[in-house]
Amino acid sequence: MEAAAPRGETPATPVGRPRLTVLSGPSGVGKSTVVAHLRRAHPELWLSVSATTRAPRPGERDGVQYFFVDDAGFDKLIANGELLEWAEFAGNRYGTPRGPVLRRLERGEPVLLEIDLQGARQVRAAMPDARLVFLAPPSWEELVRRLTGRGTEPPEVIERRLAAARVELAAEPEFDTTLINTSVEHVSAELLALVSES
Ligand SMILES: Nc1nc2c(ncn2[C@@H]2O[C@H](COP(=O)(O)OP(=O)(O)O)[C@@H](O)[C@H]2O)c(=O)[nH]1
Ligand SMILES: Nc1ncnc2c1ncn2[C@@H]1O[C@H](COP(=O)(O)OP(=O)(O)O)[C@@H](O)[C@H]1O
Repeated sequence: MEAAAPRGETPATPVGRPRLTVLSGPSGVGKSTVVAHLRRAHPELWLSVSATTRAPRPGERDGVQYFFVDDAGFDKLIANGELLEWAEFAGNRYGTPRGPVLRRLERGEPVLLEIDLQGARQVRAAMPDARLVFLAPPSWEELVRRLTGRGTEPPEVIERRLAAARVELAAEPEFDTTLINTSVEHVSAELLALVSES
């Protein structure tokens, strides 16, 4: 259900038009896992590939999980106005290339972004039609277990991400919808319904 438009205003999105869906949530909650599961079942669903200054993790490929750029390359993307939004997260910069997102929306195709809280806020400000979805962990303990269990970050990076996670969890009320990632299958199906729905 959509909230009714405030009195005197028309709804921002005409019925039937696909729009932008933003998936956010604390590091380690399972955003990448859920999106990967969804895209295995629905390869036609397009996910924006962000640019980042973070180093690739083992198995990550340039242009697939991210476009991996150095600091100068990221500065250039900002200077040229090529990013729809960008943010610094746990010591690295991440941004959404603007062109591919706008082209798909213009063609009437749904767009999914998996970005952090600061990015979600920028998208909300720039594109009020966007639907903001918060992926929440079943509990704080489970979030710590997942982030630690993934084994991709050293302890000091995990600490930084957990500090950021406390801030992100407090921002949940800003989002349109919350999905609790207890089961990857369930939450992927719920996300698919939101992305496909106008
Ligand atoms: N603002 C913004 N955040 C992003 C973007 N791409 C990824 N992120 C977020 O950056 C954070 C760190 O991502 P990453 O280093 O891949 O770690 P992980 O999410 O813990 O696997 C996550 O919250 C991502 O959602 C982007 O283009 N813009
Ligand atoms: N529903 C779930 N139940 C149990 N473990 C999960 C679930 N979703 C994700 N995980 C695990 O949690 C860890 C973090 O998931 P990941 O997708 O990398 O998180 P994020 O992209 O939000 O940082 C991974 O080891 C992943 O396998």
